[in-house]
Amino acid sequence: MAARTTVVSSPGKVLMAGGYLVLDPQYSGVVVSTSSRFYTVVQSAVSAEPGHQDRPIQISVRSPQFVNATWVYELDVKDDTVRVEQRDVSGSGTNKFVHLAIERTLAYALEVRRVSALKKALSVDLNVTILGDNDFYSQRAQLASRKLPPTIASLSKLPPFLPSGVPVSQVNKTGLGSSAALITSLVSALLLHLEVIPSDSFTSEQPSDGRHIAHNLAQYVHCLAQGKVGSGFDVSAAAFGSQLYRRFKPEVLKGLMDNATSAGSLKDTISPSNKGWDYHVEPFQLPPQVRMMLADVNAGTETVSAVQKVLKWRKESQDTTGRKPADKDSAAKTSVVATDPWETINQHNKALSQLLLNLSLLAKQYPKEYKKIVKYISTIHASQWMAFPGFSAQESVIVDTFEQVHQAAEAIRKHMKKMGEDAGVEIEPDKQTKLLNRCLSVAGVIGGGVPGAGGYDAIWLLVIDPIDCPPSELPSSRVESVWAEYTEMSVSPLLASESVAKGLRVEKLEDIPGLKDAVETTETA
Ligand SMILES: Nc1ncnc2c1ncn2[C@@H]1O[C@H](COP(=O)(O)OP(=O)(O)O)[C@@H](O)[C@H]1O
Ligand SMILES: C[C@@](O)(CCOP(=O)(O)OP(=O)(O)O)CC(=O)O
Repeated sequence: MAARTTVVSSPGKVLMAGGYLVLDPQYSGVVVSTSSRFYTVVQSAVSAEPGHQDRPIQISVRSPQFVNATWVYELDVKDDTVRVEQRDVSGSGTNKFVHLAIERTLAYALEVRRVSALKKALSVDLNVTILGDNDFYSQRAQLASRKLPPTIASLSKLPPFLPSGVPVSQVNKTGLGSSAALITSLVSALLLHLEVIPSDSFTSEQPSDGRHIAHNLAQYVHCLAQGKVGSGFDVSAAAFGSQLYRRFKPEVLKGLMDNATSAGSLKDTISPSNKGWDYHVEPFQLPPQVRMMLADVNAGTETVSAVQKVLKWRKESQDTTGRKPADKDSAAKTSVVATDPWETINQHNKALSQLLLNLSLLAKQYPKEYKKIVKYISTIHASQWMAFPGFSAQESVIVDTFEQVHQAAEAIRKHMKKMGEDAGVEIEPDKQTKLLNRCLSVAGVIGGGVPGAGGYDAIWLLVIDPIDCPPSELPSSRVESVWAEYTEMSVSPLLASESVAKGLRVEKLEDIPGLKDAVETTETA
């Protein structure tokens, strides 16, 4: 008899626009979920081991991409409590993210299911395997050791789920949000496997109650593991896919964050009908024949201190602009900085997302004209797109919309860089400005920027990606050549494009190349 298996994947994220602003529930972030995913495979042991009554039921978690990455937890399920304790910390140490995901998911399960049902589901050991697509971790060393140049073609030649050769604490991350994708897939796979949410929770793209429960629980676990309540856009991307995200107010988690073990409160707090979960997820996706390209520039930035500095600067600049007038001189002060920089950035962020959505509509409405324009502008620098006098009315609207996307993306860069300079944070450092300007000089590049909090970590680009075009003539190929030849920083592409699937997805073990082998292999990285 085969082991009962549940496989759930969730995508990584890129915050294209809305960094810092998205910490405030007033403002949306433009979030693109990536084709690169995290996979959690949960398997029930075929039958209880002989003599298992003499020891507690175990959940063994393995991350075969890492050295010393097996964590074994012993369970003790009582009427109203579940204890999850790591058996031996001497070999692999602890993994707070994994431990909390298991502990809190089982605590939730116990509140939702009868104790007898949960005990039945946990009458045999569970084996859990966690795997992240190569993109989540820097593959520079792997490419170098195989004498492969850092190109997308080289990355696609690497075996899937490549072992990193180091413990998870030492791996170089690429910024796709490994911990959020990991927690969301792990929490969701356990919820499904233990039948806490319906088996079809992730089949419809319309968010079901099950998907909302998985999301809410993953947000909670991620906050606990990180020790803070961030904006949560990364967990939301992992659960729902590309979106315009407005955060929930942190108060919804206050009780649980202050007292994680207060019995009886988990189910009510996590419930989708809890009005405290006031996040907004508006569907979003990139237009057809527009491709997102990502590169890791491998120079790491400290997001936490950047956030603290930007929020301090915002508070101080609000105080001095007189947005909250305190005295009769406030009018004079207001004229010093007439507008709130966050409002200005927000206008451009909103324009960017709306224009991209408009392009999808135009592609549907005028497919022939859209295809023609895409082909045409793919060979021309953005500054020249509007120069051709012979467009039809529909073609003009399409080309004009592409041009406006370019303008909005450039305006966001300008204002974010300025905000960084004012706040003393390297949001778009000069070196990144130079690299982005070089990329934007390539024909067919629409726009680009620094994702999320910015800094030296990474860049994103949107490029025209015409169908029926020889690969060597694609804008993405030209961009890759620029990256390969760039000497001022080491630029390494990621394989990811936008995920077409909307967030959490149930998978078949056999359908994901390399997954079955990675799960079955017993040796570690
Ligand atoms: N493949 C993995 N297996 C197990 N745990 C992982 C894996 N990838 C990441 N993690 C967990 O996530 C933590 C990294 O979280 P964090 O520093 O917030 O990174 P990120 O910005 O990528 O989310 C690691 O220390 C580890 O606990
Ligand atoms: C500043 C932020 O708004 C965005 C940070 O986005 P990143 O993508 O830079 O995040 P990390 O995954 O933590 O590196 C903070 C937030 O929204 O929580």
